[in-house]
Amino acid sequence: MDLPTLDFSKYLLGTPREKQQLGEALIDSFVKHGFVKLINHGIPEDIVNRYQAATKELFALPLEQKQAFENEKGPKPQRGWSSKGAEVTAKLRKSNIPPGSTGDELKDEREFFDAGPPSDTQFPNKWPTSSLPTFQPTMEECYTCLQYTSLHILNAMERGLHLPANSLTHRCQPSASEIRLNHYPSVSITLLNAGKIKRTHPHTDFGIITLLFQDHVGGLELEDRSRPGTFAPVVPQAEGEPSALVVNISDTFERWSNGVVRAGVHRVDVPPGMKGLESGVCPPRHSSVFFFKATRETSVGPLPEFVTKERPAIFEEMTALEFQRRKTEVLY
Ligand SMILES: O=C(O)CCC(=O)C(=O)O
Ligand SMILES: [Fe+2]
Repeated sequence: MDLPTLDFSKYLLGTPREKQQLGEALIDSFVKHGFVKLINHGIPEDIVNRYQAATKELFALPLEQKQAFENEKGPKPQRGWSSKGAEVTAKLRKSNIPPGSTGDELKDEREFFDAGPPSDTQFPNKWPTSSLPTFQPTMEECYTCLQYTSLHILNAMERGLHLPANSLTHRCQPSASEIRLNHYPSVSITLLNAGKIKRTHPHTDFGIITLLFQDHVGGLELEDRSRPGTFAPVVPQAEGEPSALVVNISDTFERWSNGVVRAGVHRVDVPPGMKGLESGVCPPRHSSVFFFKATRETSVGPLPEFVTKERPAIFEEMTALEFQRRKTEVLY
């Protein structure tokens, strides 16, 4: 399976015709795979490098320092650090759970960190202020940049779907997007092959689209829609190559489009070079993610443009915040 790589500068800097072509190619890849890779994505390399470097620095802090900004579990947007096993991603998909099991034994071998909008007073962020004073300003800068790029991508999707300009982006302000940083510690292949513990079990994300930078280790895999239940690697960039932004469709867009553009199912497994080995140790891996979300009070029910007599609404109406609450509740 070949995941398309598109040159996003054709949208950002292109003629009206190039913008239209890029928008259509984007939707084509999303409909076929739920995923796309973008080069020349418009996020300065310096920001990408600092986003990834800050991710590593954060998880290298001693345990007691991370506990000082730990997420409080509950049906609400996550804020701060979550330890290994704090949430059970596997529970997001019924097909992950063996018959007769609650799914509680299906752990993810990762720790992560979440932050929402810089000015969020409803769900305030938790920062490693004393242990890493430069972290908060770096993340806030990355947040602004990633939100801006996400709005451009959604504008390109509007074109690709022949929807009026800003008909989707106006549902994203004020912002409720979230930064998610992941650290996968080194882990034995035997443990991962045994089946219960994975780096991340198969799931879809909750927002509109997800933007992701992975390091050079690799291991992110997307479901191959031509062979459901099988997965293909999203190969990382080689060291020294300019960054590629991985973008996937998430649950909110699947709901808005009434199932026309489905969310990309993905997981994190052993790195591509280690597939098929029976023993050995996977090196640590980091990823720096952005969940681009709808504004909290907007609906995540199907948009009128996607509901017809032949295709009645297949999802119920609810606010984006209620949807997030329901999804987060499942994780604990
Ligand atoms: O680390 C990755 O490549 C994927 C992470 C992921 O799927 C997530 O954080 O939702
Ligand atoms: Fe994900």
